[in-house]
Amino acid sequence: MAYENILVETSGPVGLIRLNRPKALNALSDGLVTDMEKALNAFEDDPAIGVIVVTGSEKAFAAGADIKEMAGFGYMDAYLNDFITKKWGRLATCRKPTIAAVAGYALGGGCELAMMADIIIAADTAKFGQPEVTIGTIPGAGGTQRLTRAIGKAKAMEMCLTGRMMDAAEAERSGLVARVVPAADLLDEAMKLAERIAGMSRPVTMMVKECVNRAYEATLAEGLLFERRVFHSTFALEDQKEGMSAFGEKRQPAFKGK
Ligand SMILES: CC(C)(O)CC(=O)SCCNC(=O)CCNC(=O)[C@H](O)C(C)(C)COP(=O)(O)OP(=O)(O)OC[C@H]1O[C@@H](n2cnc3c(N)ncnc32)[C@H](O)[C@@H]1OP(=O)(O)O
Repeated sequence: MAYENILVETSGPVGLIRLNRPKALNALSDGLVTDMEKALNAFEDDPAIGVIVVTGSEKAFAAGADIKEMAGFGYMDAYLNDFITKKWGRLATCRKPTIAAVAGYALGGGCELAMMADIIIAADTAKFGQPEVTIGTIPGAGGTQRLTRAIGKAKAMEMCLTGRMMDAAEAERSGLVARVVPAADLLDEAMKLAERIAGMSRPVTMMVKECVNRAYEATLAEGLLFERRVFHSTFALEDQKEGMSAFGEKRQPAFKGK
């Protein structure tokens, strides 16, 4: 399927979405977000795909929501259309593991989109920020919540109140990104990581993701119980038998995804 605002490809078990509005620094217009939602739905439905990578360009992962598009919105446009949450959240609801490969600007909705992925890998050129306050609004796609959980209140508060950008090194120190790599290697590294995850048992990677995400939502006791129940359920998998047999036989496991 051809899209106007994104490029979509696959490489073995990895689905890749490249945001592609270069003249607007990948500003997240309604068209782009709609395209992304459709591509994510297609990858989620495709049994050949195990991991999804989202990336932008060298200059920008995404410079936020399309300011020109939303500048004239009234309260009712935003409220009645449930502006932001309706389509934007699709990356966060993917059941398959997701990776955001970020180079350049990841601002406002761009930063929020990256934080919806399970893992962020950053190029050394990456710049993260929530500059909404500088244009008279606030983050509306999870910035005040996910950034605070990722880097703590002090830094999140400072960034959201001032619009200050954080460079890649600070983002790594603060726990926002898993790893920083040279810009020229970003996509290769993200794809390698994706392939490594896609080589594991598919249901097990999905279970890991569910359990880690539960840590955000539940008390420790509830989270531990959830983890234990999911752990128990892995003993119903052929992949658990295969993984543990392979360990004993000193060979690589051949997971079947069941
Ligand atoms: C989702 C919510 C609810 O959380 C809300 C948001 O996301 S609000 C948006 C938050 N983002 C921003 O405020 C960043 C806006 N952009 C910038 O500050 C700058 O563009 C920059 C610092 C990222 C880069 O600056 P520079 O290199 O000087 O490039 P520009 O000439 O400014 O930009 C090139 C071109 O792209 C257009 N552009 C950039 N960002 C956006 C955007 N968010 N929406 C719409 N268009 C954007 C910019 O207008 C330029 O276009 P032209 O004027 O050349 O047609």
